[in-house]
Amino acid sequence: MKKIVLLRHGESTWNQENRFTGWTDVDLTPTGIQEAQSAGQLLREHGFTFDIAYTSVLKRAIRTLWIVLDEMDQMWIPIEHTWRLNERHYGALQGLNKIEIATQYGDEQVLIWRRSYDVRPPALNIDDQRYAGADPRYKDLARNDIPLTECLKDTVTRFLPYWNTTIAPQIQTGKSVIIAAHGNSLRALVKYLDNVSDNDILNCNIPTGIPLVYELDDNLKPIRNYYLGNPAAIHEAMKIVANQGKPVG
Ligand SMILES: O=C(O)[C@@H](CO)OP(=O)(O)O
Repeated sequence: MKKIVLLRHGESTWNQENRFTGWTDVDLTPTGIQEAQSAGQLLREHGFTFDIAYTSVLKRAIRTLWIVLDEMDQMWIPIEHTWRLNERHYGALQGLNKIEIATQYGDEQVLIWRRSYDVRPPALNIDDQRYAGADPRYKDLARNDIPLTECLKDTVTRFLPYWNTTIAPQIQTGKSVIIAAHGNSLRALVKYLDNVSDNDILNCNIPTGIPLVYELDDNLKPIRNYYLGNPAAIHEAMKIVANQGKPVG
């Protein structure tokens, strides 16, 4: 049996401000730092060790991983960064407040933009300053790979080649792997691993900073998965993510 750990970054400044984030490179809040520390402590207490780590090129995931590995005294392991683990690109919604957008367009439309499988949010214009084309971290990408917007299906399409060619072979050779990434890039992986239907993925909300363990058979088919930590707190954390697009009260 093989075990991998998926970890969404701790709370970011734009999670706190309730803004659509996507490829915007915002950092962790003090709460996010604490969440990452707790995740590292939990992993250590449960006896996890890792041979290799994968993360995105966005600092909220990278810093979460550093903090976790620091707590585990495993900062020395190799870390591979890939844009393919970046958050799903939120197009022209990036930077906007989720409640304001819900007030303007309605809860249902926001739920579709946030959680549907194949509906893209409105696209950026190529001359928009939020477009990632001029960012040096993406200089080796083909122009077509730099998104103007993405639905979850697009995120699955750009992530899966990396899973198949890079991460899965490492797991197959017996390496113990942690993937520190984002709410929607991890939903892409969960959808693939568990073969979740396009409809059911709508209800999948991954909380910040809580390790999600997958036990896999030799063909990397999931046997079971579970979050580490207190079940009531985990349930509450998922509800917070689900309700981010809804007006309070
Ligand atoms: O804004 C984002 O990029 C994501 C993750 O923070 O949000 P949501 O949960 O709305 O998909």
